[in-house]
Amino acid sequence: MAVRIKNLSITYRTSFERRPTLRTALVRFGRGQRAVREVKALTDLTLTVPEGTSMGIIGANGAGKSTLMRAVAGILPPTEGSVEVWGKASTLLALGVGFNKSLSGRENIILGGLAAGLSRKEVEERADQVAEWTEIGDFIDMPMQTYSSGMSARVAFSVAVHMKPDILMVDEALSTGDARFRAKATDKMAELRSSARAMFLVSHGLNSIKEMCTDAIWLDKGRMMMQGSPEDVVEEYKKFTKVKKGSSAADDDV
Ligand SMILES: Nc1ncnc2c1ncn2[C@@H]1O[C@H](COP(=O)(O)OP(=O)(O)OP(=O)(O)O)[C@@H](O)[C@H]1O
Repeated sequence: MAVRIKNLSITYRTSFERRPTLRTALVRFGRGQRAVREVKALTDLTLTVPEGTSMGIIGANGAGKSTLMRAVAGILPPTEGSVEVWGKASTLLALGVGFNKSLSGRENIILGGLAAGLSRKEVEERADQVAEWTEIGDFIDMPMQTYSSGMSARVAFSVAVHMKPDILMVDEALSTGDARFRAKATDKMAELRSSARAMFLVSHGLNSIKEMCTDAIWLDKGRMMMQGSPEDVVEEYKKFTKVKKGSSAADDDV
Protein backbone atom coordinates (compact mmCIF):
# COMPACT_ATOMS: atom_id res chain seq x y z
CA MET A 1 0.00 0.00 0.00
CA ALA A 2 1.25 3.52 -0.77
CA VAL A 3 -1.62 5.93 -0.10
CA ARG A 4 -5.11 5.41 1.27
CA ILE A 5 -7.66 8.22 1.16
CA LYS A 6 -11.02 7.77 2.84
CA ASN A 7 -14.01 10.07 2.42
CA LEU A 8 -11.74 13.08 2.09
CA SER A 9 -13.34 16.52 1.99
CA ILE A 10 -11.39 19.74 2.03
CA THR A 11 -12.97 23.14 2.45
CA TYR A 12 -11.01 26.36 2.18
CA ARG A 13 -12.25 29.15 4.41
CA THR A 14 -11.17 32.57 3.27
CA SER A 15 -11.92 35.66 5.24
CA PHE A 16 -11.83 38.88 3.29
CA GLU A 17 -12.83 42.47 3.70
CA ARG A 18 -16.07 43.32 2.00
CA ARG A 19 -15.73 46.41 -0.10
CA PRO A 20 -17.76 48.97 1.81
CA THR A 21 -20.38 51.03 0.07
CA LEU A 22 -20.30 54.76 0.74
CA ARG A 23 -23.19 54.41 3.15
CA THR A 24 -21.71 51.56 5.21
CA ALA A 25 -18.35 53.31 5.21
CA LEU A 26 -19.99 56.39 6.72
CA VAL A 27 -22.13 54.48 9.18
CA ARG A 28 -19.27 52.25 10.32
CA PHE A 29 -16.72 55.06 10.17
CA GLY A 30 -14.74 53.27 7.55
CA ARG A 31 -14.29 50.01 9.38
CA GLY A 32 -14.51 47.18 6.90
CA GLN A 33 -16.91 44.34 7.36
CA ARG A 34 -15.39 40.92 7.14
CA ALA A 35 -17.00 38.18 5.17
CA VAL A 36 -16.10 34.51 5.05
CA ARG A 37 -16.27 32.53 1.89
CA GLU A 38 -16.06 28.77 1.85
CA VAL A 39 -14.87 26.81 -1.14
CA LYS A 40 -15.42 23.09 -1.09
CA ALA A 41 -12.36 21.98 -3.06
CA LEU A 42 -12.75 18.23 -2.52
CA THR A 43 -15.89 16.30 -1.62
CA ASP A 44 -16.01 12.77 -0.24
CA LEU A 45 -13.05 11.39 -2.14
CA THR A 46 -12.06 7.79 -1.56
CA LEU A 47 -8.99 6.38 -3.26
CA THR A 48 -6.66 3.46 -2.65
CA VAL A 49 -3.24 3.60 -4.25
CA PRO A 50 -1.28 0.33 -4.05
CA GLU A 51 2.48 0.20 -4.26
CA GLY A 52 3.81 0.49 -7.81
CA THR A 53 1.01 2.74 -9.02
CA SER A 54 1.60 5.82 -11.16
CA MET A 55 -1.59 7.74 -10.64
CA GLY A 56 -2.54 10.35 -13.23
CA ILE A 57 -4.88 13.11 -12.08
CA ILE A 58 -6.87 14.97 -14.69
CA GLY A 59 -9.60 17.58 -14.54
CA ALA A 60 -10.45 21.13 -15.49
CA ASN A 61 -8.99 24.22 -13.81
CA GLY A 62 -10.21 24.39 -10.25
CA ALA A 63 -11.23 20.72 -10.15
CA GLY A 64 -9.23 20.09 -6.98
CA LYS A 65 -6.09 18.43 -8.37
CA SER A 66 -3.57 20.61 -6.50
CA THR A 67 -5.66 20.40 -3.36
CA LEU A 68 -5.45 16.61 -3.51
CA MET A 69 -1.67 16.78 -3.99
CA ARG A 70 -1.33 19.10 -1.02
CA ALA A 71 -3.40 16.77 1.11
CA VAL A 72 -1.16 13.82 0.18
CA ALA A 73 1.93 15.95 0.88
CA GLY A 74 0.50 16.47 4.34
CA ILE A 75 0.37 20.23 4.27
CA LEU A 76 -3.38 20.56 4.06
CA PRO A 77 -5.30 18.82 6.83
CA PRO A 78 -8.53 17.07 5.84
CA THR A 79 -11.69 18.95 6.77
CA GLU A 80 -13.33 15.51 6.87
CA GLY A 81 -12.03 12.01 6.23
CA SER A 82 -8.46 10.78 6.30
CA VAL A 83 -5.27 10.51 4.24
CA GLU A 84 -2.75 7.80 5.07
CA VAL A 85 0.65 7.81 3.40
CA TRP A 86 3.17 4.97 3.64
CA GLY A 87 6.56 6.63 3.57
CA LYS A 88 7.69 10.12 2.73
CA ALA A 89 5.87 12.18 0.11
CA SER A 90 7.56 14.94 -1.92
CA THR A 91 7.23 18.21 -0.08
CA LEU A 92 5.33 21.24 -1.13
CA LEU A 93 8.53 22.77 -2.41
CA ALA A 94 8.69 20.06 -5.01
CA LEU A 95 5.35 21.26 -6.28
CA GLY A 96 6.82 24.67 -6.96
CA VAL A 97 5.13 26.54 -4.15
CA GLY A 98 6.93 27.67 -1.06
CA PHE A 99 10.20 28.84 -2.52
CA ASN A 100 11.77 31.76 -0.74
CA LYS A 101 12.28 34.02 -3.72
CA SER A 102 14.85 36.21 -2.00
CA LEU A 103 17.19 33.24 -1.61
CA SER A 104 19.16 31.64 -4.42
CA GLY A 105 18.14 28.46 -6.18
CA ARG A 106 20.94 26.60 -4.41
CA GLU A 107 19.82 27.85 -0.99
CA ASN A 108 16.25 26.84 -1.75
CA ILE A 109 17.46 23.38 -2.74
CA ILE A 110 19.18 23.05 0.64
CA LEU A 111 16.09 24.21 2.50
CA GLY A 112 13.95 21.90 0.37
CA GLY A 113 16.17 18.96 1.26
CA LEU A 114 15.99 19.70 4.97
CA ALA A 115 12.23 20.13 4.72
CA ALA A 116 12.06 16.75 2.96
CA GLY A 117 13.59 15.22 6.07
CA LEU A 118 17.13 14.60 4.81
CA SER A 119 20.02 15.09 7.19
CA ARG A 120 22.36 18.06 6.74
CA LYS A 121 25.05 15.67 5.48
CA GLU A 122 22.73 14.10 2.92
CA VAL A 123 21.60 17.53 1.74
CA GLU A 124 25.17 18.76 1.37
CA GLU A 125 26.09 15.66 -0.58
CA ARG A 126 23.13 16.05 -2.90
CA ALA A 127 22.76 19.82 -3.31
CA ASP A 128 25.40 20.21 -6.03
CA GLN A 129 23.99 17.37 -8.07
CA VAL A 130 20.47 18.80 -7.80
CA ALA A 131 21.73 22.27 -8.74
CA GLU A 132 23.66 20.96 -11.72
CA TRP A 133 20.70 18.96 -12.95
CA THR A 134 18.66 22.17 -13.39
CA GLU A 135 21.13 23.38 -16.06
CA ILE A 136 20.41 27.01 -15.31
CA GLY A 137 24.09 27.95 -15.06
CA ASP A 138 25.12 30.92 -12.93
CA PHE A 139 21.52 31.70 -12.12
CA ILE A 140 21.61 28.95 -9.51
CA ASP A 141 23.43 31.36 -7.16
CA MET A 142 21.19 34.34 -7.89
CA PRO A 143 18.03 35.17 -5.92
CA MET A 144 15.06 33.26 -7.32
CA GLN A 145 13.15 36.47 -7.94
CA THR A 146 15.43 36.96 -10.95
CA TYR A 147 14.33 33.62 -12.46
CA SER A 148 11.94 33.09 -15.32
CA SER A 149 9.02 30.82 -14.46
CA GLY A 150 10.65 28.02 -16.48
CA MET A 151 13.84 28.31 -14.41
CA SER A 152 11.87 28.11 -11.16
CA ALA A 153 10.06 25.08 -12.55
CA ARG A 154 13.39 23.39 -13.27
CA VAL A 155 14.52 23.92 -9.68
CA ALA A 156 11.17 22.63 -8.38
CA PHE A 157 11.35 19.52 -10.54
CA SER A 158 14.96 18.85 -9.67
CA VAL A 159 14.20 19.05 -5.94
CA ALA A 160 11.22 16.75 -6.41
CA VAL A 161 13.13 13.99 -8.14
CA HIS A 162 16.38 14.09 -6.18
CA MET A 163 15.14 14.02 -2.61
CA LYS A 164 14.27 10.33 -2.76
CA PRO A 165 10.60 10.56 -1.89
CA ASP A 166 8.71 7.30 -1.46
CA ILE A 167 5.71 8.99 -2.99
CA LEU A 168 6.79 11.14 -5.92
CA MET A 169 4.46 13.97 -6.75
CA VAL A 170 4.81 15.98 -9.91
CA ASP A 171 2.62 18.80 -11.14
CA GLU A 172 3.52 18.92 -14.77
CA ALA A 173 2.19 22.44 -15.20
CA LEU A 174 4.90 23.60 -12.83
CA SER A 175 7.64 21.22 -13.73
CA THR A 176 8.26 21.17 -17.41
CA GLY A 177 10.24 24.01 -18.88
CA ASP A 178 11.22 23.96 -22.53
CA ALA A 179 11.08 20.98 -24.90
CA ARG A 180 14.57 19.67 -24.18
CA PHE A 181 14.18 19.90 -20.43
CA ARG A 182 10.79 18.28 -20.73
CA ALA A 183 12.34 15.27 -22.45
CA LYS A 184 14.97 15.02 -19.72
CA ALA A 185 12.25 15.32 -17.05
CA THR A 186 10.20 12.58 -18.69
CA ASP A 187 13.20 10.22 -18.69
CA LYS A 188 13.86 10.97 -15.05
CA MET A 189 10.26 10.31 -14.11
CA ALA A 190 10.33 6.98 -15.93
CA GLU A 191 13.48 6.04 -14.02
CA LEU A 192 11.93 7.02 -10.69
CA ARG A 193 8.70 5.20 -11.28
CA SER A 194 10.48 1.95 -10.51
CA SER A 195 12.26 3.14 -7.37
CA ALA A 196 9.50 5.23 -5.76
CA ARG A 197 6.66 3.47 -4.00
CA ALA A 198 4.10 5.40 -6.03
CA MET A 199 3.83 8.45 -8.23
CA PHE A 200 1.16 11.09 -8.64
CA LEU A 201 1.19 13.10 -11.83
CA VAL A 202 -1.08 16.08 -12.38
CA SER A 203 -1.20 17.02 -16.01
CA HIS A 204 -3.32 18.72 -18.63
CA GLY A 205 -1.35 16.80 -21.23
CA LEU A 206 -3.50 13.75 -21.73
CA ASN A 207 -0.80 11.96 -23.69
CA SER A 208 1.66 12.10 -20.81
CA ILE A 209 -1.00 10.62 -18.55
CA LYS A 210 -1.45 7.76 -21.01
CA GLU A 211 2.29 7.24 -21.45
CA MET A 212 3.42 7.48 -17.87
CA CYS A 213 0.61 6.29 -15.67
CA THR A 214 -0.74 2.89 -14.74
CA ASP A 215 -3.97 4.29 -13.34
CA ALA A 216 -5.88 7.57 -13.54
CA ILE A 217 -8.58 9.56 -11.83
CA TRP A 218 -10.67 12.38 -13.17
CA LEU A 219 -11.85 15.10 -10.82
CA ASP A 220 -14.57 17.61 -11.52
CA LYS A 221 -15.59 20.32 -9.07
CA GLY A 222 -13.95 18.42 -6.25
CA ARG A 223 -15.67 15.12 -6.95
CA MET A 224 -14.24 11.96 -8.37
CA MET A 225 -15.92 11.34 -11.72
CA MET A 226 -14.00 8.20 -12.63
CA GLN A 227 -11.11 5.96 -11.75
CA GLY A 228 -9.68 3.44 -14.17
CA SER A 229 -7.03 2.76 -16.77
CA PRO A 230 -5.50 5.95 -18.20
CA GLU A 231 -6.92 5.12 -21.66
CA ASP A 232 -10.48 4.75 -20.39
CA VAL A 233 -10.38 7.79 -18.11
CA VAL A 234 -8.86 10.02 -20.80
CA GLU A 235 -11.45 8.81 -23.29
CA GLU A 236 -14.39 9.60 -20.98
CA TYR A 237 -12.89 12.93 -19.98
CA LYS A 238 -12.48 13.91 -23.63
CA LYS A 239 -16.08 12.98 -24.35
CA PHE A 240 -17.24 14.99 -21.36
CA THR A 241 -15.29 18.14 -22.28
CA LYS A 242 -16.47 17.90 -25.89
CA VAL A 243 -20.10 17.61 -24.88
CA LYS A 244 -19.69 20.46 -22.45
CA LYS A 245 -18.06 22.74 -24.97
CA GLY A 246 -20.30 21.58 -27.76
CA SER A 247 -17.30 21.55 -30.03
CA SER A 248 -15.58 18.76 -31.86
CA ALA A 249 -12.08 19.91 -31.02
CA ALA A 250 -10.12 16.78 -30.24
CA ASP A 251 -7.40 18.68 -28.46
CA ASP A 252 -4.91 16.56 -26.72
CA ASP A 253 -4.16 19.17 -24.10
CA VAL A 254 -7.33 20.05 -22.30
N1 LIG B 1 -5.76 28.74 -0.83
C1 LIG B 1 -7.02 28.71 -1.26
N2 LIG B 1 -7.98 29.43 -0.66
C2 LIG B 1 -9.25 29.39 -1.09
N3 LIG B 1 -9.69 28.66 -2.15
C3 LIG B 1 -8.77 27.92 -2.80
C4 LIG B 1 -7.39 27.91 -2.40
N4 LIG B 1 -6.72 27.08 -3.25
C5 LIG B 1 -7.63 26.60 -4.12
N5 LIG B 1 -8.86 27.09 -3.86
C6 LIG B 1 -10.12 26.75 -4.57
O1 LIG B 1 -10.29 25.34 -4.49
C7 LIG B 1 -10.76 24.81 -5.72
C8 LIG B 1 -9.82 23.74 -6.21
O2 LIG B 1 -8.57 24.33 -6.53
P1 LIG B 1 -7.29 23.51 -7.02
O3 LIG B 1 -6.14 24.47 -7.04
O4 LIG B 1 -7.14 22.29 -6.18
O5 LIG B 1 -7.70 23.11 -8.50
P2 LIG B 1 -6.83 22.44 -9.69
O6 LIG B 1 -7.60 21.29 -10.19
O7 LIG B 1 -5.45 22.17 -9.20
O8 LIG B 1 -6.82 23.59 -10.79
P3 LIG B 1 -5.73 24.00 -11.93
O9 LIG B 1 -5.86 23.00 -13.03
O10 LIG B 1 -6.22 25.33 -12.34
O11 LIG B 1 -4.39 24.02 -11.27
C9 LIG B 1 -10.93 26.00 -6.66
O12 LIG B 1 -12.28 26.39 -6.63
C10 LIG B 1 -10.07 27.09 -6.04
O13 LIG B 1 -10.63 28.35 -6.28
